[in-house]
Amino acid sequence: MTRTLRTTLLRTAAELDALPRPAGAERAVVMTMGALHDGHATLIRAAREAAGPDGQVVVTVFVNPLQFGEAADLDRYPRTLDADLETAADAGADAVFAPGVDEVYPGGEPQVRITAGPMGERLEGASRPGHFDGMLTVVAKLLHLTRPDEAFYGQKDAQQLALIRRMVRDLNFGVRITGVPTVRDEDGLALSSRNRFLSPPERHTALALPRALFAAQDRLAAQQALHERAKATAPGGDRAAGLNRLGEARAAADAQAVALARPNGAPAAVRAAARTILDEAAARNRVPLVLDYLALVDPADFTEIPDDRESGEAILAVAARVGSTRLIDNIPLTFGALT
Ligand SMILES: Nc1ncnc2c1ncn2[C@@H]1O[C@H](COP(=O)(O)OP(=O)(O)OP(=O)(O)O)[C@@H](O)[C@H]1O
Ligand SMILES: CC(C)(CO)[C@@H](O)C(=O)[O-]
Ligand code: BAL
Repeated sequence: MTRTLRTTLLRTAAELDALPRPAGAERAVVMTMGALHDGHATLIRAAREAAGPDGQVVVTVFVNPLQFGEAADLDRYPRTLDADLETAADAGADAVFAPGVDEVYPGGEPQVRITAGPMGERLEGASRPGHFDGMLTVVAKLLHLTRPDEAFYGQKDAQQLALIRRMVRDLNFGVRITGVPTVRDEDGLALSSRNRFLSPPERHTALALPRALFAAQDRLAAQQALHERAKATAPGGDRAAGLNRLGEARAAADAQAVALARPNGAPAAVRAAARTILDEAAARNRVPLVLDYLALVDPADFTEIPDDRESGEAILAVAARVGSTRLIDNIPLTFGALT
């Protein structure tokens, strides 16, 4: 059966300008580099939901040379426009803007660019110098070209999302930025266009990334539960749980174990839980994992969380090479959630 494509393909800024804006409703934009997967489709569905039936969803597909460091990474980046149009249509996009490089940069590389600032030099910025300046420059251009009311980005690229929020705030872009939680495969691996480069043994190694993040999340939850129990059984503490003597003895032993396990507090324990799994994948796997960074950071500016931090939001972020493929992943964590 032939399927009718409900999505309009726009190749030039002029075609995009000619796209009528929805009357009395909003335009939502999802920016991508193509090779669309279910992570992108989830962003598009979120945009569709937010814009409503009378609103408009525009997906951009553009592999931005400005944000690539290694030429080889740019050259081998997958380009699958026909399939992308179908995925975008199925997820509810009204239009796909897929310009060529000359359309976005008609005068060659732009001389005036956005500078990401200190947050752009940490983690991904340190590993991929210039990446975030290039990313923000094209995001700024695409925001000006598409002029959305709201734009959607994935939390998988957490530092990118934080920088886009920061740029929009610092430079008064007048657009709402919405983050969408990371979509994972059944085995836990975060969906990414670059996953297609992984051989089966490489994929096995890559699974250490989500396993490390979830182990850290479990460690934090266990510590917080023990901390609560220790508080409830402390002399003069909250005894509402009505623990019997055996329970109290166990809680006291647990509390002691926690104190021993976290000489520097919960942040150190969280890092250590993730680190153990990553180190194992580096030492034991047929295809070794080569760790780039593991960092527990403040979501506002991506600075390292100090070891004595007891409460607040954090992001545990990881980047590693598996074979010739570089992967990133992260998980949001809340410290002191139960206290
Ligand atoms: N698994 C995912 N879950 C949620 N959002 C995602 C996921 N993967 C990508 N995105 C988001 O989709 C948008 C476009 O990302 P992009 O086209 O770079 O895809 P990608 O799969 O991250 O590719 P790659 O990792 O190879 O760069 C970004 O906002 C990104 O954060
Ligand atoms: C935001 C973006 C489309 C800019 O090229 C890209 O960095 C991406 O796909 O995440
Ligand atoms: N997904 C973020 C874009 C990049 O890796 O260049």
